[in-house]
Amino acid sequence: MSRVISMRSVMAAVHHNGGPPFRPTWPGHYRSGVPLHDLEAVLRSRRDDAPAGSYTAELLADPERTQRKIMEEAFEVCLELGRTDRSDERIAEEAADLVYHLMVGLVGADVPFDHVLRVLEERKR
Ligand SMILES: N=c1c2ncn([C@@H]3O[C@H](COP(=O)(O)OP(=O)(O)OP(=O)(O)O)[C@@H](O)[C@H]3O)c2ncn1[C@@H]1O[C@H](COP(=O)(O)O)[C@@H](O)[C@H]1O
Repeated sequence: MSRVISMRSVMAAVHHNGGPPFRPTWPGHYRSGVPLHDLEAVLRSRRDDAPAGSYTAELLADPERTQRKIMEEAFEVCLELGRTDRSDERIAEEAADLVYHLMVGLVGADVPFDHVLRVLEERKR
């Protein structure tokens, strides 16, 4: 079986309705076509190269600032979730900020995103 996952199979998994859930079955299965892995690769390169003007590199140079940003963004997501006039758009924007800052925190601690996915996988029931 090919170890390369096609875009079609990713889309089929994303849009799947009913039937068995999408279950990756081999290490690295998550890699292909998954935007968070692409983001992780960019963040790791910002960590390694520390180019001038990179917000990520600034955060990675200051772990406490990264931790504060994760908490701040989590708080902002909760504020949006708790509004009576909830907006999908605002929730998605705040959630994206949270995910980005969490990914920066993971890269700073050198915890691969695959490790997080493995923990979630093990919790499936
Ligand atoms: N996904 C993101 C992303 N999401 C949010 N942000 C930044 O996160 C910040 C959000 O925090 P705030 O709204 O609180 O803004 P702020 O007041 O400027 O932040 P602080 O001064 O409080 O830290 C903004 O500066 C956004 O630009 C991001 N910055 C970068 N990325 C990704 O990271 C990659 C590398 O970015 P650089 O490191 O900047 O090259 C980019 O290509 C993107 O893919």
